[in-house]
Amino acid sequence: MLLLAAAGLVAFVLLLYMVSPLISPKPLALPGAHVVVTGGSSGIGKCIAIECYKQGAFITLVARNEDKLLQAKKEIEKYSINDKQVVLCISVDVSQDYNQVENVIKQAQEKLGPVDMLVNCAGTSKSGKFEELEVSSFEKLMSINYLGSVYPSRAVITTMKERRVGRIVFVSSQAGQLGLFGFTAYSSSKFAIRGLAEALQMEVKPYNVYVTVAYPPDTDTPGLAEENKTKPLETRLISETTAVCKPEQVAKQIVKDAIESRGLNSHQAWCLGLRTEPGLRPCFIPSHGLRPSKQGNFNSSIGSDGYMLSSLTCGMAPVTSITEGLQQVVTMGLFRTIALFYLGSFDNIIRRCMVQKRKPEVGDKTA
Ligand SMILES: NC(=O)C1=CN([C@@H]2O[C@H](COP(=O)(O)OP(=O)(O)OC[C@H]3O[C@@H](n4cnc5c(N)ncnc54)[C@H](OP(=O)(O)O)[C@@H]3O)[C@@H](O)[C@H]2O)C=CC1
Ligand SMILES: CCCCCCCCCCCCCCCC(=O)[C@@H](N)CO
Repeated sequence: MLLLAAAGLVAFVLLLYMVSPLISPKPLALPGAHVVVTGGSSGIGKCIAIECYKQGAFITLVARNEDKLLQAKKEIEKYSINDKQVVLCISVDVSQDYNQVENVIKQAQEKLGPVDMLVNCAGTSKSGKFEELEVSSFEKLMSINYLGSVYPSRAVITTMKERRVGRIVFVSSQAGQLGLFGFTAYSSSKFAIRGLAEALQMEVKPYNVYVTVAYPPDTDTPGLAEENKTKPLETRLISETTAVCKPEQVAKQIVKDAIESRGLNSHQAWCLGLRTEPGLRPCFIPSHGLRPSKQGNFNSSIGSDGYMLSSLTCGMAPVTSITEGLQQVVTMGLFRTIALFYLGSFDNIIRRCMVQKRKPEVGDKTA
């Protein structure tokens, strides 16, 4: 009986894969949408703004430094696809005063209309051993990375719920899926984002508002260059497990996951005898079965390690499509096995670094 069920499951998974995407799915339309990107003046945030602008969106960039904002605005405007598009710059610290954040969001809504998508990308990092990090670093990372995502989201959510339209994207990190040497302050601030996102998604889903959490690996940005200045050797060696990504590539994936689900495509749906509408993809919604859905993905990851990490750490995260759910069920044991080897290799790196550092001391004593 069990064997039969397993064989059935495998056959079903194979079926889903075999009916390959012959007709590519149409993503939700960004043209004319108002997209607010915090941290939009640099790195991943700037690339997300460019990606949305290229697809016809109106952009509000939020960051502190005005020169960097203006510089980014000029760069983004090069990609306009029509002469109505606007890039608005707002200088504010997203982590300090909620009322201030709410006011600037109001200003942006007055100029460019209600926010259709908010991307919380403002963030910073600081690595170092637990006892060597300043206590203030813990406060700073928590306030920028966590509260800096709470405030803008809190400022847009009511209108999104009223309009029954909206996407909120949170940018966590692979270091928000596993705790790593040197990231006691950073990892915890990025884990916090996931808790926020899961709880919020459960609240706003009935209002047709969808949440996406992105977990990028090391990405080549000014932020990473800054972080590398103080990175402990152990953290650097462990991080090298995954390749450094280009911010353009990371941004593309995040925008794609935020607007378009990885549910069944129209060909797969046709094979199962389901009707589809343009831009709507049938997704498995546990309480409703298979039905058309235009939601994005809750999870956004990049590369094979990103995929494995997300599958392995899915926990009680909402599931977006039947394919995603089945993949998680089937791969969990295998990925945990692979993870055990990674964990062993991380312990080895840390032990080797410790031995290396001890060597001169031993020499001193014998001399
Ligand atoms: N690069 C990487 O390797 C990875 C990055 N991430 C995350 O992605 C996000 C972007 O990273 P990255 O592109 O590297 O960062 P950058 O340092 O290149 O850019 C950070 C952006 O956030 C803005 N910002 C920082 N603090 C505040 C604040 N208090 N209020 C408003 N804006 C602020 C900055 O502008 P200004 O300073 O002018 O305010 C800038 O626009 C971060 O959340 C980061 O943790 C996740 C995984 C990997
Ligand atoms: C099946 C299990 C697979 C396990 C793969 C594990 C890979 C771990 C590598 C972690 C790299 C951490 C990147 C953090 C990037 C970041 O957020 C900062 N650079 C921000 O500046």
